[in-house]
Parts: sequence; C-alpha cells; structure tokens
Amino acid sequence: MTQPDLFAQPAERATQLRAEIARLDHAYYVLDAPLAPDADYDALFRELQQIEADHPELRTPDSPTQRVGGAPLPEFAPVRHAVPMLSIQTETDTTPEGAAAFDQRVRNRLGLSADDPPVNYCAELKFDGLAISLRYEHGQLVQAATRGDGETGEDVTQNVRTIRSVPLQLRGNAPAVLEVRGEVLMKRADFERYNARQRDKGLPTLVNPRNGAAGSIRQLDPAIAAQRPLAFYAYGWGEIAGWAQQPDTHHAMLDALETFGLPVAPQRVHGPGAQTLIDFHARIAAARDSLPFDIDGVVYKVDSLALQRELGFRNREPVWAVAHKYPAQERSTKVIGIDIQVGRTGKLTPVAKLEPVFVGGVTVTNATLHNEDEVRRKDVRVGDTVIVRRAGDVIPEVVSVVLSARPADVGEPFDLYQRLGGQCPVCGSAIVREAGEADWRCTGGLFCAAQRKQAILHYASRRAMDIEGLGEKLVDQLVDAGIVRVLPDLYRLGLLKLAALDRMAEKSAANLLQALQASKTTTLARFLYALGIRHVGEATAKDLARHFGGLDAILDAPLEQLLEVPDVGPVVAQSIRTFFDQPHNREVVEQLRACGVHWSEAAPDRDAPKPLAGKTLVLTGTLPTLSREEAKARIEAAGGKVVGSVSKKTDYVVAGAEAGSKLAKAQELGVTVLDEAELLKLLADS
Ligand SMILES: NC(=O)c1ccc[n+]([C@@H]2O[C@H](COP(=O)([O-])OP(=O)(O)OC[C@H]3O[C@@H](n4cnc5c(N)ncnc54)[C@H](O)[C@@H]3O)[C@@H](O)[C@H]2O)c1
Ligand SMILES: [Zn+2]
Repeated sequence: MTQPDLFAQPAERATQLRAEIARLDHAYYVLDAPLAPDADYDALFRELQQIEADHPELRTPDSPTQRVGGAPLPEFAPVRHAVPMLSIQTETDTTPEGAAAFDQRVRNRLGLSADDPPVNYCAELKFDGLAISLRYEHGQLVQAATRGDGETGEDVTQNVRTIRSVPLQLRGNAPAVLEVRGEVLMKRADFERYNARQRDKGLPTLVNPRNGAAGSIRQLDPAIAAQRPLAFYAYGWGEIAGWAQQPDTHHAMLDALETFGLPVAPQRVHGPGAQTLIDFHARIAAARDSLPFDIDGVVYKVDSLALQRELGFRNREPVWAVAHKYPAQERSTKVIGIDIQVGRTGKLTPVAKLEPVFVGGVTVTNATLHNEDEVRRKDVRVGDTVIVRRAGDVIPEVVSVVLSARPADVGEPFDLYQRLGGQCPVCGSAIVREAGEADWRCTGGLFCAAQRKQAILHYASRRAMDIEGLGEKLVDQLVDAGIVRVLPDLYRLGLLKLAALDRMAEKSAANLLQALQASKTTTLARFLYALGIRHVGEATAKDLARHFGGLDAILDAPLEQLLEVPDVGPVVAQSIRTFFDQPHNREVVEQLRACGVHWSEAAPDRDAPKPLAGKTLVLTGTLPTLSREEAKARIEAAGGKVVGSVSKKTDYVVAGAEAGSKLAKAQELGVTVLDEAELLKLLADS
C-alpha cells in the first residue's frame, strides 16, 4: 500500500495514487479479491480527488475519478447498458447533520431561496453488494448484467437466475421493457453459515459477504453460483418503455417495483427537507448491527423525477443523489501477537492481538482466527498487517493479510501444538485434535478453569446427576465468587455460604443442599455421563457401565477393551482413554467418590457369554413386549449386531406384527426368521 509521500509534488503524487488505485481496482472489481479494506481505498481515492480539485490541470481522462468500476471479464459476453450504470458521490461529512449540506446544494442548484418550500427526498440503505441490472421484456427476465465499467457489463443471466428472490416473471401489468437496477448481496447469517461449513470441511472461506456475492455472480459455473445463498434488492431502474402510467417520484417507482414482485428493502422513507434524511440516518445507524445484511451507509435521493432530470449528472455521479457512509466494518491494523483461548467446552481458539483499531463502530483489540487451519490458510503471522472485520453482532475476525505490507522480520508460520507444547494454556492437560476435526481441545474437562461452569452445569443436568436448583445463574455466582472450583466443592457447600449469595433465600439454599445430598446416590451410567467425556453421551455411558460393571475397570481399561463395548469405535475409545489419562481428571473422580458419591456396581457384562457373537440380525415389525431400542440393546449386549437391511449375510430376521418387505426378503433369501419368544430364548442362553 502506498503511504502518503509528504515530499512528492502534486503531479508525482497523483501519478502514484492513480497507479495504486488502478492496482486495487483490478483486484477488487475484476478479480473479486480485494487487497485493502475499503476505508484505506477510500482515503487514497479522496486524496486523488482533492489533488485534482486543487490542480484541475492534473486531471486526466483516464483517472479513476473519471470512471466507474472495472473492465468486464472477457469470459462473459459483454452487455452494453442502454442507460449507463453510475456511481454515487460519497460525502465527507457523513454525520446525520451532513444531510443539510446536500439539501442546501440541491436548493442552490435548483435556484430555490429560503422562502421556497422544502424539497422532497427519499432515503434508502446503501447496500454493500454487487450492482446488477435485470432486463425484463413483457414481464420476462431476459438478461442480467453486472455494472462493469458503467457502459459495458457482463452477461451473468445464468447465475442471477439461481437467486430465489429474483422473479423470472413479473407480476401484474409490467411495461414492455423494464430494466431494474439493484444490488445482489449475501445475508450475514448465510455468509456465516457458509463459512462455518467451509471451515469444518477445511476448505477456503469467503472474505466477506460483498465478496461472496460478487464472486458467486461472476462464477463461470452456474452450479457453483447456485450453492451460494444470495439475495437481491431493487433501488433503481435503467431503460423503460411502454409504461403508460409511470410514477413521477422515486418512492412511487420503488413501490411500483414492489408490486411487480421485485424485492425492495422495507427500510426506506420519503418526506420533506433535510430532517427526513437526518432522522433516517440516525435510525439506520442504530439498527445497522441488527440488519440481516451489510450496508455501508445510506443513500439520499431527490424524490421528484422531474427535479432529478433538472439536476442531472456530473462526472460519473448523479447530482440528485448522495451517499453517507457509516464507520467502516473492515479496517487494516497490525498483529502484535497470537493468543490461544480456551472456550467453555475446551475448544482452543487462536485469537489475534491487534493494535487497537476503530472498526464497525467500536475499538477492537482482539479478532478471532477461528482455528489452526484457518490461520495457516490465511498465513497470519505476528507483525503482519491484516484486514479486520466487525459486522453485526458477530465477533471481530481477521479477514486476510495485506501481504504487500509484510515486514522482513515477520513471525514464523503458526503451529498451535508447538506453541503450547501440547498443553492446555489454562490447566496444563493434554490437547488433542481428532481426525476430521478442525479444532484442538483441552482434555482436562473436569479440572480446567476455562471449562468449570460448563462442567458443573453438565454434571448437575437432569440426565446426569440431576441436581435440582443448580442452574446457570447460580453456577455463575458460585464460580465467580471462587466458592466452587472443581466438582467436589459442590459437596462441601454449607448453608451459611449459600444463603450469603445474592438472591438466595435460606429455603432454596436448604433445598439445594438436599438435592446435592440426594445426588450422591446414583448409577454408574449417570456418573459416567456426568463427567462430560467427549463423545460419551447417555447411551455410551450406559453401554460402558453395563460392559464393565464398575468404575475402576474403566479408569484403567486399555483401548482394546474399550473397543469391545458395543458402539464404541476408535475415536470414542481414544477420547475415554485420554480423559482418564489426565491426572487432574482422575483426582476429581477420586474426590467425588471420597465425598460420598456412590452407586451399586454389578458383575461386568463383558465376562458374560456372548451367544450372539458374530451374528448379524435385522429387526422388523412391532414386537409384543420389547421396544426396538430394547431389543437392539439386548442383542448388542449378547455380542450381536443389528443392521437395517436383509442380505445373504444376515443370520436372523426378528419379525413382529406388521412386518413388511424385510420379512418377505428374508423368506426369499432363506434367512432364519425368529419371533420375540425365540429371540429371548437365544438371549437367555447367556
Ligand atoms: N478495497 C478496495 O481495494 C476497493 C477497490 C475499489 C473499490 N472499492 C470500494 O467500492 C466502492 C467504490 O465505488 P462504487 O462506484 O463501486 O460504489 P459507490 O460506493 O460509489 O456507490 C455506487 C454503488 O452503490 C450501490 N448502491 C447500494 N445501494 C444503493 C442505493 N440504495 N441506491 C443506489 N445505489 C446503491 C450501487 O451498486 C452503485 O453501483 C467504494 O466503497 C470503495 O471503497 C474498494
Ligand atoms: Zn484446560
């Protein structure tokens, strides 16, 4: 990025700026891969405009200030716009009161004095997407084109057809020719969802919604475009022919477009004078974060089409419209460090520490880097200049690195495991990243301070230890006050301490103590589930309890033994093993037992005979006494496997009432068919 060169002469500086702007324009408009945040680009652009205003002799016809957008890509068929697609002037005073200056300018140009009535205006959102022109002939969508350089755009009809909200056929009595102009964009939630999915799959993410929209529309493969969720909002028009009663104000035109079935954003107003605009500016600024899509500001337009014609155009901009921007949602800043945070579920998230930057209306000093692969893909290093995005209520994130600004002494490529020496930065337990997972995790779930609240809430939940009255608010209080650090502390709570907490009546404190006392008598399955071991849900906890009978056998079970448990595969077995290999986790388990948590242990099931070992069974129809789940559990406990469809490899089909095609198939293949009684008899042999 070119820094202002204070010693350059205006002519030299203008040349520098034009070259830099041309480079950024190409990346942004042609390649859909911006190299700098808009705020930086806008600063360069304004500087050039200022030089050209101060030194008109330096203005060249090929200056970026004299034209719109970028050259169309040769891969697309060119579309010559019957009415050019222009830009909009962005004012420097973009405070709400800035609207008064626009009003004054309009009044001056129209030769109105202070005694004349106010001019009517219309105000809309300034969508941050890609401008598109939709051509309808006799109500049918016949062509969709990008803005391109304003004169010639790209034919993107196939891709635009995949956008659900763009009508292929207009409703009502549409004019013979209607060119609708508007913006294609990606809603924030769709963008987040798309990126989350990509991250999970280890695939590249979209830089921002604007880019996602532009990149999708300018896809050569409509099938790819169709997978990207896009939206469209109309805000204007180009060529019109054969419209008998065409409205004569901008707002009535938008209303008419809406009646044709075109999407028009509801956030729009019209009314007299600057105050209409000032109010809209303030209202939208407050609502910006909660809008479903990104906007970069608001647009003010003179409402009367006759007055618009009178005011006309200047350079590449209409005189009757102006844009006021809000604080940028993307800014560049420097990475001064990369921290790793431990989330409440043990997930490790790399976070960039930043030189403070004002973005999206707040000062940001931290931005998420999501996960290790993401840091590597973006190649973010300490010392880099990065683009940071903060839009809506989403946490700020690092979008990309400005590689051209990378210093020679930049840090090493990021390696999470090495950075942490394999240990959770909060509790020192081992960290793991399972196959197919994007995140590293701390395995010290019972002990890790970062996971305390989550661990307690899970432990107390209804299907775990079922401790009534121990909800989120109370857990927050107990942990924040330092009263409960690890689970066994729960059993050391006394009435005095509890009743001293905010809003805790003595009665409810006593109830809680009673619930805690009652929870000490439990089952092994509940206790195992309550520990919150990753991948050990209720069903697996029950299987483990049944298979091993007692806790000690599980604590030390080698992987091979864990793998013998029905439905426990390598990932689950490893997760159990790693969990109990953490000394801190074991300590907590021992302390819980010492506090009196107990259950009755049974003979280990794994030593029992397995009459169905190696057999494959299929269940069909309704059995007289066993539910489908019970039958499955019993068969699995006896070493059998239950599958969904009958084949030659099936050993038995267990058929109940209303058995259908599976029974027929079994008979056809000559597979032995059992009823419930016969199944129970087989099981009883164990
Ligand atoms: N980051 C970069 O490197 C880089 C490079 C080039 C351009 N840019 C950015 O692109 C923009 C450049 O200008 P531009 O001419 O493309 O757009 P602009 O900001 O000058 O405004 C014109 C565009 O606004 C859009 N618009 C949205 N809502 C509208 C509404 N209600 N009514 C009318 N128009 C509406 C239309 O698409 C129209 O084409 C700037 O924001 C600039 O920061 C960034
Ligand atoms: Zn930890």
